[in-house]
Amino acid sequence: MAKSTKNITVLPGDGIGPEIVSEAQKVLAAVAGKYDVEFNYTEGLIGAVAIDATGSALPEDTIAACQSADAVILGAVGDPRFDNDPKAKVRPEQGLLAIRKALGLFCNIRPIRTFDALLDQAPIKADRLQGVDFVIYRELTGGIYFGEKGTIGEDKAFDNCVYERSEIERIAHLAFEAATKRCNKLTLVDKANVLETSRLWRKVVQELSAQYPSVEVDYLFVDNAAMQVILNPAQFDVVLTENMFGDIISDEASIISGSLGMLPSASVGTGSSLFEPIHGSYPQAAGKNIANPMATILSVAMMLDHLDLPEAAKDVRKAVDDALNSGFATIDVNKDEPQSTSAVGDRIADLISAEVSA
Ligand SMILES: NC(=O)c1ccc[n+]([C@@H]2O[C@H](COP(=O)([O-])OP(=O)(O)OC[C@H]3O[C@@H](n4cnc5c(N)ncnc54)[C@H](O)[C@@H]3O)[C@@H](O)[C@H]2O)c1
Ligand SMILES: CC(C)[C@H](C(=O)O)[C@@H](O)C(=O)O
Ligand SMILES: [Mg+2]
Repeated sequence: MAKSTKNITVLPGDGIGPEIVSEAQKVLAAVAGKYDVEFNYTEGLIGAVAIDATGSALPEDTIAACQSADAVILGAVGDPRFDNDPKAKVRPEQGLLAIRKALGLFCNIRPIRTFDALLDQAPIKADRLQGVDFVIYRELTGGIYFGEKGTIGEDKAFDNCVYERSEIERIAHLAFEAATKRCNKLTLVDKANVLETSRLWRKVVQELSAQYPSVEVDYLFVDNAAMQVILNPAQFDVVLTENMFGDIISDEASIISGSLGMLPSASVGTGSSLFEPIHGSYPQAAGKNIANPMATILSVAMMLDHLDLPEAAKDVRKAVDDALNSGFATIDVNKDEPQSTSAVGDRIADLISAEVSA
């Protein structure tokens, strides 16, 4: 049977981005060796590398390559040259926000789970982590990230937070549907005691809940949610929240999994879907072959599900678990016998090809 071809646009980006993305591609090569699929890659520029090469954080040809792809894999963007220059006119992160907007990626899905091999070394007591498995539905193309912003003179600045009903409804439907396929619980995280936008979120979610009678809905203020994520993470099933709260709560939740280097994400919406780790460009590790590639590899597993290759996705997740269980991991999750980024990628690829036993 002829192999089906998936056209993947790859945006390695900055810092550790190229290193972790090439490990994800190594894993995809193992998948292609085992299943009736081949991956055809187009590489694009985004972030600081794009600014250096073209002056823009998201060149037009990158947008076009993403729009025509079956899926997009992104490493990370960001560079200390820009982080430490508050006056910079063009910033790498603008490229990321712009590609999310250009592809209509209004829903960012960030699964939070534990890994058996990492339970004992987490800063949270292992008994609190038993059975933790939830997913954050983060709104990705609205709110304070995309509202009007500016400066007034030298010493005043503003960022407006705006949400429309339609922006809330479309992600809320996806979150409710996810809850019906999971444990039928949805928690809206907001700041409705202070913010008008949060009160709109609460009103819309309350109204929509009538369409999903099996789903139990509860509401948490974000400050309390930040504590509950650490205190009692097993209470969550689907967490629905706006753009900035989702950004913050998900980095916090990485403590549950063991490292920021373990958390994948999928961004979906009206155009091509995009798969990226939730972490950034970790510039301190760039070029050192020490960053954890598992978040990107697990993002690729989400991509395989999206491409209707669920068995391959399962293989990738199992290979990650097997690598962890045999102590084969980078320094963030294995201080005693750390392996390099590329060695971890090799191991996971070999486990998929079944060239090594777990
Ligand atoms: N999606 C993205 O591209 C994205 C996300 C967050 C931050 N950023 C950008 O990245 C740059 C650095 O930001 P930051 O330091 O706040 O966040 P970061 O996520 O890059 O790193 C924070 C810390 O998390 C750990 N970490 C992150 N990724 C890891 C990995 N793969 N393996 C092991 N440990 C890992 C490290 O301890 C690191 O010091 C900034 O320019 C920022 O704007 C980009
Ligand atoms: C780099 C930044 C724009 C981005 C965000 O805040 O969305 C990042 O933190 C993320 O979580 O993907
Ligand atoms: Mg973030």
